Amino acid sequence: MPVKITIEKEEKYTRARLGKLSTPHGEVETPIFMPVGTQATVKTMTPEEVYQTGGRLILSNTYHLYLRPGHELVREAGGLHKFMNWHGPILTDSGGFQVFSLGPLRTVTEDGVEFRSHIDGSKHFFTPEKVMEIEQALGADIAMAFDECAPYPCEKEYALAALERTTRWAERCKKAHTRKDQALFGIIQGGVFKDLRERSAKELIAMDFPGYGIGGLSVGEPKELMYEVLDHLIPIMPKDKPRYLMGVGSPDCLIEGVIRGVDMFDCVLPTRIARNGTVFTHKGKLTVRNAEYARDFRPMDEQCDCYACQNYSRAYIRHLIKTDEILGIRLTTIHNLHFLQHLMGKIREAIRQDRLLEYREEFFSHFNAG
Ligand SMILES: CNc1nc2c(CC[C@H]3O[C@H](OC)[C@H](OC)[C@@H](OC)[C@@H]3OC)c3nc(N)[nH]c(=O)c3cc2[nH]1
Repeated sequence: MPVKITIEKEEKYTRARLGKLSTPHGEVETPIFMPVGTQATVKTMTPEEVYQTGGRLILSNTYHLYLRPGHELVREAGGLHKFMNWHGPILTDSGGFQVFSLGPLRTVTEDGVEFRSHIDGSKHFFTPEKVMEIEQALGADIAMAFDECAPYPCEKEYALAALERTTRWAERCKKAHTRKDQALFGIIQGGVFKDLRERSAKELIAMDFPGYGIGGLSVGEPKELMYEVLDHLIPIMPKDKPRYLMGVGSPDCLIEGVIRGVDMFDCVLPTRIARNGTVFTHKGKLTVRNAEYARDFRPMDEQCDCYACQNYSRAYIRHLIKTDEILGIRLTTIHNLHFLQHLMGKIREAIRQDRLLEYREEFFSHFNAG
């Protein structure tokens, strides 16, 4: 069993749980936020800096790495860990989301998805078997199954068809996945329809995957609707398997997701908004590139002990970003990753003390999620 979660404690008043996720590249604490390293790098960060901010398990992207530099090249390099010099656990998404979010550039059939590369328009065909070949060549510790992520909103019939195809493709992924030092996670679909979510969960749980992605959320639906789906879905998921809410999220969604029993999260948000000069602070978001900070010599967040906040002012970071100096987005990225990892540390501490609901109140008393 290459990947296994051990639940250390269930929070008294919520579905939150404290766990340890063991993988071939080490053990990590859950609940966990996983920084996204789409093209085998967490943008602008060295692996040491990702680790320094508290990153322990990072993501990479099958679709992108298949197109460039190619999964065979990564295999020849000795696999992703060696190639990118990250020696902790890695998870790769199957590309299901990418090829479905390519819109008109793709054609879906029962066998797989034909799509055109967003780089040069060349034609490609992803089948469950092909995706398993790619993910096994990349060599992450956790590989996600090839699924069909239904858009939001969509007709119930569409969500049903996507769920049924996802289940059939999950069977094919399981058959094609032979790498023993890599865990294959199934991905639950079903859109925002409770009965479809139940059906997808039951069918995939019957296949006994070592862990489950909760897909098809954070695709534009209202946050309250996402929480409702989780309230219905989590109780029917096995307690001894990790639950990974894909593509989530912002600080408020991380807290609400943990309260509902989610163990693993990933989101491009912290690194993406950092490159636009926006950072999380304990009061909410702050766009440090704005003119109002030109002479503001305070740190981005006065309560933050990250490298950026300990050594640089808003005025300086604004200057760097305005002049396209690369150090600027490196500092905002360091801060945002540190902010989310620090938040996850406070959440894990609150679970230990059975005071997660109090922590939520404290956090939102000063954080404006707007
Ligand atoms: C934002 N809301 C969001 N993201 C969903 C991702 C992709 C996560 C993916 O999102 C970026 O790809 C686009 C990241 O690359 C930029 C990937 O990091 C490697 C990341 O892989 C886990 C989903 N992936 C699959 N396979 N199935 C899903 O149903 C799904 C749902 C998501 N909702």
